[in-house]
Amino acid sequence: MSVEPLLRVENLVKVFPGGVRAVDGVSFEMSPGEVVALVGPNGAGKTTTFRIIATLLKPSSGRVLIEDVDVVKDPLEARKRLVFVPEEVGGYRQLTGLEYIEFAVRVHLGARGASEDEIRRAVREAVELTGLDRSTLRRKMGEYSKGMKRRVQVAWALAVKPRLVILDEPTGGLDVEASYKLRMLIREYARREGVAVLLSSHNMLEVESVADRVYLMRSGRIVASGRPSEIIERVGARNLEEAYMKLVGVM
Ligand SMILES: Nc1ncnc2c1ncn2[C@@H]1O[C@H](COP(=O)(O)OP(=O)(O)OP(=O)(O)O)[C@@H](O)[C@H]1O
Repeated sequence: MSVEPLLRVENLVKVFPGGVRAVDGVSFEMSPGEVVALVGPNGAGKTTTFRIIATLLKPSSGRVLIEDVDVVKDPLEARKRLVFVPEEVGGYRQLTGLEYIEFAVRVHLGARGASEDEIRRAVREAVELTGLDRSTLRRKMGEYSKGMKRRVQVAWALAVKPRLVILDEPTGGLDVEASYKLRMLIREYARREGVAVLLSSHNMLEVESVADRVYLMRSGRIVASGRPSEIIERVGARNLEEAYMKLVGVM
C-alpha cells in the first residue's frame, strides 16, 4: 500500500546574497505520522531547509509541497498545515506559560477556522503535554529554564495537531532527563496522533531512538538517507554516531 506523501521537497536550492549555497539540490519526502531527522555538521543547511518549508524564506529554485500545497505560491494555506519551532525561542518573556499557550494555540487554530471549543480543548491538551504544574504555568516565561520553554513550545505545536511539526534542535542544550522526556513526548505523540515531525539534532543517540528515517546533510546536500539501522549497517558502523563520523569523513 503506498501512502500519498505529506511533504515533498523537490530539488531545493538556496543561494544567499554573497553566493553561499546553503541548500544545494535537496529532495526528500515524508509520510503522515513519520518522524524524520535531518542531521549534519554546523552550516550543513538544515535550518535553511526548515525555514523554506515553513514559508519564512523563499528558495532560489525547487519546490516544497505540503499535501499538494506549494509553500511559495500559497504560504497561508501551507501555514495552516504546519508549525515551526525554531531553535531559539525568544520574545514572549512577559507572558506566563499559560498565556503564551493560549495565544499560540488561538493564532494557529484561529487561522484554521477552529471553534472556541476546539481552541479550549487544544489549550487543555497543550497544558497537559507540558508536564508543568499550574503554578509554574502562571509564572512568566522569562523565568523559565531552557527545558521548560522548549516543553511549552513543543507542547502547543503538537496539541494543535498540524499535519507537520518542524522542530529545530528541540533538545539542544537540555539536560539528559529533559531531553529524554521531550523525545518520548515527540515520539509517542507522533505515533498516536499521526502528526509528522521533522527535526534536527546533533545527538545521534537521540536520533537513533526517535527517528523513523534520517537524512544526513553536508554542504547543502543529502549524502545519506534511510532508517537509522539501514545507515548503520550500510557503512559497517556500531551505531549512528560512528556511521555519521564515517559519512562526514571524520573517520
Ligand atoms: N541569512 C543568511 N545569509 C547568509 N548566509 C546564511 C544565512 N543563513 C544561513 N546562512 C549560511 O548558510 C549555511 C547553512 O546554514 P544553516 O543555518 O542552514 O545550517 P545548519 O545545518 O542549520 O547549521 P547548525 O547545525 O549550526 O544549526 C551556512 O554557511 C550559513 O552561514
